[in-house]
Amino acid sequence: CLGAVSGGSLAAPKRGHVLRNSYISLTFLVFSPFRRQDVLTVTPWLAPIVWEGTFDPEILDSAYRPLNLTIGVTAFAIGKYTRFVRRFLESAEQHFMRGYRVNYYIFTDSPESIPPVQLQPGRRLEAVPMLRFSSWQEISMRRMEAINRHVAQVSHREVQYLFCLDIDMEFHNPWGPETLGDMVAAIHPGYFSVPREQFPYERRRSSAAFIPEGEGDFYYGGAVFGGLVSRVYEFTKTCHMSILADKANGVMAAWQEESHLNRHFLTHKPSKLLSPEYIWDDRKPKPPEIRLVRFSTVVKNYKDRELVPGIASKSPGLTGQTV
Ligand SMILES: CC(=O)N[C@H]1[C@@H](OP(=O)(O)OP(=O)(O)OC[C@H]2O[C@@H](n3ccc(=O)[nH]c3=O)[C@H](O)[C@@H]2O)O[C@H](CO)[C@H](O)[C@@H]1O
Ligand SMILES: [Mn+2]
Repeated sequence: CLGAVSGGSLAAPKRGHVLRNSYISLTFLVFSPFRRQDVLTVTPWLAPIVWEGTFDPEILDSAYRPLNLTIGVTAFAIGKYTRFVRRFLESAEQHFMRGYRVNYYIFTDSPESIPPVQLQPGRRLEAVPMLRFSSWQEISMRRMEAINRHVAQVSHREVQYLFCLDIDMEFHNPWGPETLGDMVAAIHPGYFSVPREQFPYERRRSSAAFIPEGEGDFYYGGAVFGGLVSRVYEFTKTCHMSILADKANGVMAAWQEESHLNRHFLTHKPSKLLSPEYIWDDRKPKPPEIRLVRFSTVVKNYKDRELVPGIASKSPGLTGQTV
């Protein structure tokens, strides 16, 4: 979803408060250089939230390099969205899992239009042919089904971890092994500092993505999720089934598969969260908590999307959001 403008909460306790009250906390602050005091760095279920300054890239590299992992990436380029592929791939070659083996799976209705981007050794690009659905909502939602099928048929043999990303995005800074985890979700840049009553969850009971008022941990973005390939398989299967259940009832969730993703993560907590550094939107003012934008939305013309005649709005289920 498009999201609101961020301010700054997810507030951690003030440093002075910690210092006054506990000698142990003081020792920890002195000897733990990789701590952020201004943001939440762990969820109530003890999953880390990855922010710049919370990890040591060298230590992580020394732990993950010897594993000789291959990391998969899925991204969809249907219709006019093929224009985003070059920038996505070129910036990924600069910043995404540098020094690791990477397989890019670009799902597209026109494999011939995928540009021949120069890849570093150990990195591969595969165009996955795909039908073109008539509306952008359908294109967006059908990603769950397509990823699920592709994992079963191909990628479970080729990669250990898989990230599923929007293509209208660009890498600006390193994205490394700090992002690897069993099931990884990203906090939507529009809602990291917003009270949860304002999260744009699906609020209609008739949808399988329904989340009642007073529930929910974070609002996650649909543009970034990933994890162990087996976990991504299970996750995409459940989301696709939930989308089909809505379809059978003639319902479409407020933010399509993003709503179903949020519903799923309510009962199946992700094991790691990425901060909005990993799913930023350059149209938003950058608050001080965002120290390093790593992956961000390319400004696009929404007219490029496949529109169903008569549906002009980004979000049929909600009001007040712009296209
Ligand atoms: C930042 C973020 O969380 N983005 C989410 C958001 O809007 P977005 O505005 O980011 O959605 P979007 O237009 O980028 O569509 C999602 C993705 O579907 C693909 N695509 C879409 C249309 C098309 O004509 N051709 C095509 O290939 C493409 O890979 C694109 O990146 O809400 C969507 C559902 O409403 C998805 O959950 C997006 O992941
Ligand atoms: Mn997008």
